[in-house]
Amino acid sequence: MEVCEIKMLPALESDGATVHVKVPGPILTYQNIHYCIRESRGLCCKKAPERDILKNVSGIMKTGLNAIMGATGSGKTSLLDVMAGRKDPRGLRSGQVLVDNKLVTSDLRLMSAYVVQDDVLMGTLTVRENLLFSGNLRLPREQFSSADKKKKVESIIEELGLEDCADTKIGTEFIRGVSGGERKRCSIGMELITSPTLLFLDEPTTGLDSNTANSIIALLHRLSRGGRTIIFSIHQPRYSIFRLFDYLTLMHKGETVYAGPAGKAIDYFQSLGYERDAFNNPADFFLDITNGETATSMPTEKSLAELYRESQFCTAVDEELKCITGPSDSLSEAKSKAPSYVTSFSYQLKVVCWRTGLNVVRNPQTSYAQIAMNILFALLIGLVYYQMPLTLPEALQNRIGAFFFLIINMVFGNLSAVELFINERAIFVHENSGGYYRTSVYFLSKVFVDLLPNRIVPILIFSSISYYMMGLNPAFTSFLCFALTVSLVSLAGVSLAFLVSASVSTFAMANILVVLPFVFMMVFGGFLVNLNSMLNWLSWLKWTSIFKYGLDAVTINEMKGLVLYSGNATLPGELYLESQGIDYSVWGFWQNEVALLGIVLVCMTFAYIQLRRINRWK
Ligand SMILES: Nc1ncnc2c1ncn2[C@@H]1O[C@H](COP(=O)(O)OP(=O)(O)OP(=O)(O)O)[C@@H](O)[C@H]1O
Repeated sequence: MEVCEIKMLPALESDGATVHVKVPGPILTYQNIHYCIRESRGLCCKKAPERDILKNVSGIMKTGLNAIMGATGSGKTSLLDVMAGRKDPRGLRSGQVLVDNKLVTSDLRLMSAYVVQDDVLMGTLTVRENLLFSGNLRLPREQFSSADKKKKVESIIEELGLEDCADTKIGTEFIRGVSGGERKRCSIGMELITSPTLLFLDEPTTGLDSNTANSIIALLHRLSRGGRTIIFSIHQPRYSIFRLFDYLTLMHKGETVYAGPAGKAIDYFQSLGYERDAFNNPADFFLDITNGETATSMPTEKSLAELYRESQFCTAVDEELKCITGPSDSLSEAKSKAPSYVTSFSYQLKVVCWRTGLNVVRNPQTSYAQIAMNILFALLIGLVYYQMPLTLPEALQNRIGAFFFLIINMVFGNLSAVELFINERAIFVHENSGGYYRTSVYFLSKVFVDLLPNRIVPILIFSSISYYMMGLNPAFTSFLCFALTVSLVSLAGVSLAFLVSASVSTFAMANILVVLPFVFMMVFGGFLVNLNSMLNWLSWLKWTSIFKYGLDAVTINEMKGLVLYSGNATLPGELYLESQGIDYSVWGFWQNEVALLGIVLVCMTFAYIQLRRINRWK
């Protein structure tokens, strides 16, 4: 193919208007993009046919504001995602995306940024802390000292007009935070930290009132004048927003029906015979045309997409695209998307642990509620089983009942842990695929800063209150063994819940998936049914039961060496253990702890694998 140079001109120069930029931003071109999806129709149905989402679309995005508009379902977001390399490459049947005439590689990706539609910010952190988090992880430490990063954050706060809310928390469902517009500006700031020259935004004004939407687009307009190519999808902008657009791509059913200077779009459609009411908003006018709600005075058999292909605008795009050569193996290149990191593993771990810690401390419903619930439950169990006697039959019945009761609480008390990851799923996917940190860093910070302290500290408080209230074996080592066992039981429950939360994306599904194994384990725990009397082919299930290991360990810890009284007769606790087939040797006790630790490690390993397997494509 003949090679000729692409004109590095700002978008409107050919239009007579001038975009005053000293250094133009990158030029993004996409050629013959054909994208399909295959919708799943359930397990029993045959393979669903493919549906075309983008039908051989081509275009050029230049310095300035490049808006993609169209009715809902027209393919705006899909086009944006294909350009940004965020759409699953398996659906790409043909076409390539080039930036400044080069294939999009990980280096090129570093100069671009993507602002997702639903703001993915840590709600418990302030605007400044969120921006600093992004800066710490995405600016190379060799080039930026801590002071430089702080300076950069301050300049972004100033550039985006966030000074007044810089120290306000973003907000969660429990904390009232910044406004929608400030949230959106903070999301944009998170991406601007790397000074990207190519910025993608998915519907940046959705959910905002018209004045806030106006200020966001005015901000993007200002940023584009600093030499940036800004590409975004947008729904029905008002006129004052529309007139800031430099370049417009109008989509309809996966095809382009107009691509050219935004200022010329009205004239183009009027030249096709569509009459515009003087007070009609241009965006509404275009949508009325594509939806067939405005009739043309020049009826034709041709579709809007065909008319566009015959227009001078399409010819101009084709002419420019002819000058572009790109390697033919763009598809395979696109598939090998490997995020690159600018900071080391240990530094990422430090920064992510800092954020996780702040989030835990500022999230009272997780940390304080856990402690309060455990104190309350310890008092309850302590009062119900207060200073258990050594006389039979209460001595035995109460002890075994108390142990079963507390093990149930330790396991089911962790049902809330399914929220652990589901709540942060969108943030993790965005940050991990955006090159903030490695999956292992997120996983380790979650385990060591959130999961372990949040479960261990309340359990230690629980054990100290309930153990002595119940009047169990007063030896301190026995107390330690008891605390260790209930901690491990709790951790095993929480790891299973974490595994489930890393595997599914909805609470409803997670709740079902976590309750089922818990109930099964409870049945095979040894309290509700005598495990020795069970059918052989079923009895192996007891080896998977957190309840069995927990119950056996606390029972051995208490009954070994205990003397019970029945009238004048005495009964050693070991006799009860033998009758239940519980091995009360030293190893017999510790094998339960080892098994619980094994369950924790296996669940954690699978949870990590699931985190790595999460689909990052849109
Ligand atoms: N991953 C996917 N799985 C299933 N369908 C998809 C997928 N991606 C896109 N689609 C379908 O492709 C069509 C275009 O979707 P897209 O999100 O690009 O439209 P849109 O113009 O951005 O719409 P909206 O304004 O409503 O967001 C829709 O019918 C959508 O359901």
